[in-house]
Amino acid sequence: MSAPSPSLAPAPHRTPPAPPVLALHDVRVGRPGGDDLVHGVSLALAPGATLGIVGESGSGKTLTCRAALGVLPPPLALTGGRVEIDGADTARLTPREWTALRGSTLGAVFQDPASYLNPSLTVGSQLTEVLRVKKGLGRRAARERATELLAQVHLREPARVRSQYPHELSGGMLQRVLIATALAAGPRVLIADEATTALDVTVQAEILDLLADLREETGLALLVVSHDLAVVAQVCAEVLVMRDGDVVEQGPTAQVLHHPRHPYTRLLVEEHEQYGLDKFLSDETTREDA
Ligand SMILES: Nc1ncnc2c1ncn2[C@@H]1O[C@H](COP(=O)(O)OP(=O)(O)OP(=O)(O)O)[C@@H](O)[C@H]1O
Repeated sequence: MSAPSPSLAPAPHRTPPAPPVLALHDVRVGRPGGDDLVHGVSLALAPGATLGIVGESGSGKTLTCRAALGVLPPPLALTGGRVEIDGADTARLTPREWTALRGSTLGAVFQDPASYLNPSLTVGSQLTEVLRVKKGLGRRAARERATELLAQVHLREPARVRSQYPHELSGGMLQRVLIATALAAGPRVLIADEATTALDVTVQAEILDLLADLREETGLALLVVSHDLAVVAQVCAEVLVMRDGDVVEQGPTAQVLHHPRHPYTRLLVEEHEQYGLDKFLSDETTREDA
């Protein structure tokens, strides 16, 4: 048999896709021995990727995030599938290794930022403490870094904000402080679970813009969870729709919005159509429609 003749055409130049930082493979969550509440979620987030999880209350969005973060509330546990960070199965890590890896890879922000801050300490002292513990910075370096982080989340007069108490800040400002705190350890994935739900519409849009900016500036991957399809559509190139613990649809956001296949997704889209969902699609999400 003769050897195949070598092709004269130059090999196509393709950049291989970046491997995912965070991947969930058929993740199931439940009470061991009981019925599952999340029935198999698979997703992957490469650096700079944006993925949204949308679904009504109780559909399993938060449990999916908690499974990714390794912080399921007992007695709930991973009953199947696996969570991988940089390709490594987190189930094989000791709790200590998992905590260290999570701290340097995953950051998270949730609804109701005020409840995550101590009302009797200034914002700066809380952020500085995180930097001292997680990054091992000295007092002065931590203070400087805290100011930088507050500026990075677009807070005006960051040095002044540092010396303020939580009750002196608005909801939007507090959420920016929480995002700065989540960024303190230098994560590569930020999980935002209903992080803008309690904010009014204008502030919500500003926080979503901030997340998009951070992604662009730092290559942070975003996992944005919301019951509101418009929130996810504004930031995420890909979307996963959940209902009753099942993933009913998953794909590029523009495709899911314009050609929903599952009746439940169609319902979500119709609920928003009167507001013109298209206006929420950023360049990033529209590009996926091509
Ligand atoms: N600690 C828990 N113990 C038992 N069941 C739970 C627990 N947390 C959540 N569940 C149940 O798991 C299901 C999924 O809840 P989950 O919080 O993930 O939903 P969600 O989509 O995030 O909703 P929401 O937007 O209201 O938070 C629900 O039926 C909920 O009642």
